[in-house]
Amino acid sequence: MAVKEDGYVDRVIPRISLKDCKNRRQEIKDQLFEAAKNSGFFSLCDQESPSKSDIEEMFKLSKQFFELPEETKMKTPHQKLLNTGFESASQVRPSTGTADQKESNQLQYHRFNENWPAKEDVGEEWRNKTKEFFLKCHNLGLFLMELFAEALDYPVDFFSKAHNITVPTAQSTLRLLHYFDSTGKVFEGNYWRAGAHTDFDCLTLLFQRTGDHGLEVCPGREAHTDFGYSDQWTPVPSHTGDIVVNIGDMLMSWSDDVLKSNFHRVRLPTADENQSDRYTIAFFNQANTDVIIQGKNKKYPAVTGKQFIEDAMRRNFELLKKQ
Ligand SMILES: O=C(O)CCC(=O)C(=O)O
Ligand SMILES: [Fe+2]
Repeated sequence: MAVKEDGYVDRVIPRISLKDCKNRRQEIKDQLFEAAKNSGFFSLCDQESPSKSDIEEMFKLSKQFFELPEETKMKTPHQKLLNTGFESASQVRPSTGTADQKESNQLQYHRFNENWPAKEDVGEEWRNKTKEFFLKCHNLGLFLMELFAEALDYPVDFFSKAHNITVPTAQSTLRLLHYFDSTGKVFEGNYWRAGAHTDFDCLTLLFQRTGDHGLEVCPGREAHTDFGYSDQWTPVPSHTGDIVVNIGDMLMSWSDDVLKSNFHRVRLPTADENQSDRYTIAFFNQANTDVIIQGKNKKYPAVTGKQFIEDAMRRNFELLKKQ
């Protein structure tokens, strides 16, 4: 694979249309399975829901939240083990050892009355519309997981039934992300908007805005237990309305490493690029804490959804300690 002068590798990030998805189930399934086995990163377009206007609206709501005073945002602070709440310039990836240049808020459906921004701070409409957007992402995630289950010869609901967002054991998360404006700033050291990492979940849906570049992927990971960074990175295009999908470690393990969870990162823009704010929205489909995760070939020991996430966090933490 040829590395270009700028250090990047040209790879096609498959773009799969979901148009008329009920009548094109087999065709879409084949395309998704190929993309998930080979690169684990692809984008979706023409989906009915969430529609482009739903996505544009969610970006407006997200911006509205991040424009609130710091102390208001901090009313629901991040709780690491629960994967919920607001944090700012605090997530450190083992690949960098420095804090990501971003703020984010992670929301879970069943914590609507517990750890979401309050009505008096964001308004009732913000809360209800964000909740609706959550549901739309969840439903699309279930549809994709059904197709993956069929492609892998599991019962159709094998993965999807493990994602129940309404009960206290739920782990799926909507993450609003805001990468800071870096115009004129000089960073000394290894700083990133988001350092290289894989996602812990089953399936991530990522919404980007046209022109907000910086996301890069590094395919080629063989086992979900490997760190293995390489320098063969490929930029992922950004289009408002499209959905970038990547397989996470949980589904890689659960498919006995057939579907690939790959490293990705978001770099800081250079001085001759657009250095203004970058907004993205990620939806992490993550199996409930009490679900047993093990593929049919039993490549890895059976673990619960809770244990899986804790093990992944511990591996990250141990790697950080070694630095
Ligand atoms: O914002 C992005 O483009 C990527 C975000 C991401 O990878 C994550 O939050 O896990
Ligand atoms: Fe990620």
